[in-house]
Amino acid sequence: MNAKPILIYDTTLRDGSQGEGVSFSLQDKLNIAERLAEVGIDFVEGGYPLSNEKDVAFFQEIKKRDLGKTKVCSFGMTRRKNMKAEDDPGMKALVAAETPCITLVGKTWDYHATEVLGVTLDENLALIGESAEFLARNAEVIYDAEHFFDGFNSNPDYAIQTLRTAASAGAAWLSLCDTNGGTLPERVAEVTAIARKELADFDVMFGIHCHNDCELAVANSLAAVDAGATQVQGTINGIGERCGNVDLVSVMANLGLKKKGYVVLGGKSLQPLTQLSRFVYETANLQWRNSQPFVGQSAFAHKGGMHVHAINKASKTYEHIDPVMVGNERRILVSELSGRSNIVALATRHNINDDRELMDKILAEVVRLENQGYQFENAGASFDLLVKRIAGTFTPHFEAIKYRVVAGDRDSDTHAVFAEAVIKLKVGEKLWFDAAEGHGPVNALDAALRKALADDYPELAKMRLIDYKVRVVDSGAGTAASTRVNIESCDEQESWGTIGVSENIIEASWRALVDAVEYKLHKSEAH
Ligand SMILES: CC(=O)SCCNC(=O)CCNC(=O)[C@H](O)C(C)(C)COP(=O)(O)OP(=O)(O)OC[C@H]1O[C@@H](n2cnc3c(N)ncnc32)[C@H](O)[C@@H]1OP(=O)(O)O
Ligand SMILES: CC(=O)C(=O)O
Repeated sequence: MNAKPILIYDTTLRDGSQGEGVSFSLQDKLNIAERLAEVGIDFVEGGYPLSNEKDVAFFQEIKKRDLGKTKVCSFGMTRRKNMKAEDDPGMKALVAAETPCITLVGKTWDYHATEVLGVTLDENLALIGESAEFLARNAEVIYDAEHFFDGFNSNPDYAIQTLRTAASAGAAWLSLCDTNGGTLPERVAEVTAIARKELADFDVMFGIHCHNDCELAVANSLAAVDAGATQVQGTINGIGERCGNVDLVSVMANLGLKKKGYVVLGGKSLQPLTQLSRFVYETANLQWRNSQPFVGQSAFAHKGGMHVHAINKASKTYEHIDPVMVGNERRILVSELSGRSNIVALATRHNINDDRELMDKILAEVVRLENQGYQFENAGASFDLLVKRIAGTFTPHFEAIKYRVVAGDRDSDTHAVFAEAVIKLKVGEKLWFDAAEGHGPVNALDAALRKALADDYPELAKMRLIDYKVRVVDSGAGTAASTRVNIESCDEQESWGTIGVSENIIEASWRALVDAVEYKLHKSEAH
């Protein structure tokens, strides 16, 4: 039997931008739309042209770009009461957007129509019918039945009547919305099946649009698909109003890789999903959700020693799919919960033999340091240096003799606050003594260290510090709280993480900084 195509309708640029903290620029929207089209998303809802100038400009710009088979949709509500469709500014804005598809949202719930819109139930049907009929002259109309499931619970005959009205007026799609995200999967399946049956005499297709207020949006969308919906509306990473929309990444991965009998993106590879997810987070200036299924950084990260032991022999013992299928990767983490297997998996990447005694020593050192507040999960470079030190293959490029930092000096003329660092170190037989200023103590230390090493190691000019994080940790030792500093550095090829822990924040920073520089120098030597 041929797999049934399920079309993916992305509303990241409209419903996604209704999420708290999300605001896309025009360029962001254009970039995301193009990226969605590259991946093969079937519909991209670009915005609400009645709402703001940016959305109007989006539709003008996107017309000039080739999005292949992806259809762009503009979104708007039914005409205002007491106004003809052709005179309504919202209707006019939708037509002016000149998109191949127009998504029209209308009220399904009798209570909402009378209490909020202040119209009779018949007037609401007229809003829906006249708006859909007017828009269908210009484009393929997707009718979003707002609050469909709540409306059906309140007055099933009326809810079905709203759908019939939209379909009679020429809507090509009826998308059933769980607007408040409060419906359970079995009810979504039941009501979707009833709606399809009731509309069987219309040549119309069904979609589903779920919100995630009960953390059920993926389950609800899949339930609707099983009940006959052939379009799923949602957003990348599930961003959107309140708790968000359904995460289309999970929907696509589940339909494409898990559920039998369905195909998404016309059968194209799902490998771009991880990069797509990260691209949208970055563009929205949001933190990645590490534990996000399929595409999160931790989705295939293994920490427990017993897990890593098994994974090394048979990956499916702790992975439900091969991470490559969605463009993600397996990560092995080291921590106090590690066994030898974690250490072997990571240490042997660097031509270190799987020597039992050595691995046990490394593991014991990791456990000891984690007890002091170290955490190597985000400090792979410090872990690699630790392995080399224990294996006896570490040759330091410099020896730090002492450093001193004066933080918080204020320039009497400009009133700018700055820090000054003085360091003394040995490179080979040469003794260096250097000072530098910075915006803060770590910046000053970094500048002084580079100044002292610049002649001997010009490759450091290509290295940058890109992130600096501080956390107070309660070590297990029962002593005073320690400070953990994580530094992320990069050069033209890659980024790497280092760590330092001390009761003193400057010392913790210095240790992380020294590891960052040593890692870069070892790396340069190896190439
Ligand atoms: C479920 C959803 O996500 S639907 C999409 C929700 N998204 C948004 O609201 C974001 C974009 N919205 C906007 O930019 C603005 O709200 C606008 C431009 C649409 C409207 O702005 P305003 O005219 O200032 O109205 P406001 O937002 O305060 O209220 C909504 C108005 O639309 C009316 N309305 C709401 N839904 C509908 C509908 N389906 N059909 C007709 N009228 C509707 C309301 O009755 C209210 O009109 P009233 O002030 O005459 O009572
Ligand atoms: C249309 C829409 O965004 C909703 O009902 O949630």
